[in-house]
Amino acid sequence: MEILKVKNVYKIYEGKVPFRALNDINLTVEKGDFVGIMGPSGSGKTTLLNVISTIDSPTSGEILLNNKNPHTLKYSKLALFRRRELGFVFQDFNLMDTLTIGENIVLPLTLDGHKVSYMDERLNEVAQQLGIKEILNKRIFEVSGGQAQHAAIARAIIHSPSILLSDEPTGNLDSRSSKNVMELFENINRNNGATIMMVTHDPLAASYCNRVIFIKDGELFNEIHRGDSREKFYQNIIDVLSLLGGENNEFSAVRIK
Ligand SMILES: Nc1ncnc2c1ncn2[C@@H]1O[C@H](COP(=O)(O)OP(=O)(O)OP(=O)(O)O)[C@@H](O)[C@H]1O
Repeated sequence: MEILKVKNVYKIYEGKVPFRALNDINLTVEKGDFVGIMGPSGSGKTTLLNVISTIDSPTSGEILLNNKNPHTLKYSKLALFRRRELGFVFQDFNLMDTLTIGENIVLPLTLDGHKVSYMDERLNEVAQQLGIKEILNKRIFEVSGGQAQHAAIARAIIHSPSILLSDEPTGNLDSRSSKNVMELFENINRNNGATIMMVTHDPLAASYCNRVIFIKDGELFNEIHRGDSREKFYQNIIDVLSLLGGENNEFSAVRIK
């Protein structure tokens, strides 16, 4: 089943010199897919994620989520659509420091006016699965970055969204926490059937995806699929990144000498 369809999408940022950030992007994401988006800095990854998540709108073309185009919805309906159909995980966690971790996690359900008993039940299930039961009463400043990101992922999946969108989820984490977070994504993809789209610079993080789409200068460049071996996939990702090039400091470890 198709969850997401991006059809002939263009994004032009107007300005003194208009800039074409997305140039005829076409892609489809099936239910249960786990897709990585990679590309050099400025290639349009965040722009793509933003037009899919309805934070921004495309200049032309169509985005369909479950066969509906959210960009045609009025503001109030759009807010509801976002809240019910989408889950977000950001680099800087975006958790509220005035709430406990548990209160943060149930926020999407609170906003939808669910019964307290149902919210408690879901919180318990999700916290159990993510191994964060012992931090539910803590606040953000009392937990590690890795734990905060686990809480952010719990919040993003508690309402079982159609698609989980994530921009650099491991960007602020050390390598061990990054690995834990990617194993968690892999786990919710495989065991809960969650559909995930993730932008990342990190080839190791990307190697947990089922496929990786590369973009360059706002255009699709290549797409590769994970086979049986994550290690092999990691190597393939690095090979494509070296073909892509990028800025001098970017992908420095993986450039062809
Ligand atoms: N609001 C804006 N107005 C004008 N240009 C913009 C705007 N937002 C992004 N751009 C430009 O569009 C291009 C794509 O930006 P985008 O943030 O999507 O790239 P990215 O691949 O996510 O980069 P990074 O990896 O550095 O985050 C860049 O050249 C950027 O300067």
